[in-house]
Amino acid sequence: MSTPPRLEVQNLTRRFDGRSVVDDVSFSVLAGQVACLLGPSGCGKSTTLRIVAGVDMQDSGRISVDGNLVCDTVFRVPPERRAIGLMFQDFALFPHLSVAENVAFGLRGGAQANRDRVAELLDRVQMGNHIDSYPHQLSGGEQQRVALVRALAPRPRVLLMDEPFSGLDERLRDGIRDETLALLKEEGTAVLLVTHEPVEAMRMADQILLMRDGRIVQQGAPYNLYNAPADRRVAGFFSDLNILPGRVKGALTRTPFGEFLTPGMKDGTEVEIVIRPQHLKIDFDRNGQGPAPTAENGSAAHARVVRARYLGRESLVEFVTDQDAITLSATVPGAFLPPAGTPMWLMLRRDRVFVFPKA
Ligand SMILES: Nc1ncnc2c1ncn2[C@@H]1O[C@H](COP(=O)(O)OP(=O)(O)OP(=O)(O)O)[C@@H](O)[C@H]1O
Repeated sequence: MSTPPRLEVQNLTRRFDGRSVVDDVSFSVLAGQVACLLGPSGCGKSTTLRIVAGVDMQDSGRISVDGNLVCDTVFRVPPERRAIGLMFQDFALFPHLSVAENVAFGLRGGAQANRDRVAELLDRVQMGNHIDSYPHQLSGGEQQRVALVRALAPRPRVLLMDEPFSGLDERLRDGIRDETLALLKEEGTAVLLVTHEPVEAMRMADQILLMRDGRIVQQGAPYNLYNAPADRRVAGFFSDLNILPGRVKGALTRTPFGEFLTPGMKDGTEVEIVIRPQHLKIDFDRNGQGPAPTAENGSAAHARVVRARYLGRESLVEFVTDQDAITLSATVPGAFLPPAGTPMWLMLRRDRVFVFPKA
């Protein structure tokens, strides 16, 4: 028999005032995996997390840990007996307890074993020399590390994290995220992390659960969501987009960049042909001549520069096409700042184009 997932959530629904803020949500997380509930503010991420933690109750659906029922609408294991650890945004440490006492707080077991566990974890996050410090003597990043090891100390089967890095200085975040991830992987805990930041989810997650209006609209590895988004809004959640509007005729949609296949879509369907700014190619105009069409890039469209801005690592150049006057942005590595009005040719990487019915 195959091992059940560490955390399994089935058909979870939660209504407030008749409105489903969590709507038939199902997913599972394996031991040692990090799953990120990702979505805009108010989409139901925290409510989902609170139900898994046991501090809120669902209207329907069930939650299991290692194949054992933790709660449905009749049966309910109390929060403290779920072997589920919590690390929330304002990871409040107990101000009157030392670092070691904070980390040992949730530990049962023998005094020596507890001391060993506390020391091992604090060493692991380079906080061994702060063992007798008090929270007010620590920086934000140091407090965050103590909060993390406090949550991990009792070896929870599942760790729930709600925007755990949001209070930290931007420059500290990447390092602390990577450190946290390494420790979580070592401990083999299943992690459910809530975030509204796509970059954080891409960096941390084995699996992203993308939520919108209480539902999971797409779940999978970061690579799959980025490269095979379910709809235009999923694609747009991860980066800026260029959109070419069009209408299907004979399974094709005509654009200034030639025709795109739109199989299975009825004549007259309005579509959006979507491409990220980094997948737009630029070529110079040679007396009105542009590059020849290729299978990789299709036909080139003539356009003029509207404005160009230098962003440090790259430049962002905005164009408007001659045909249909479509505004498009391209990112170009380094400094590329052609003056407004410069004629140029644009091409789209055909393998990077998504075609969606108009939302
Ligand atoms: N106790 C409650 N009573 C009524 N409505 C609630 C309650 N808790 C949450 N909601 C509503 O449910 C919706 C989802 O809230 P939730 O906190 O789960 O969203 P979220 O995705 O975590 O957003 P954020 O990132 O802003 O925390 C929101 O519209 C919120 O106002």
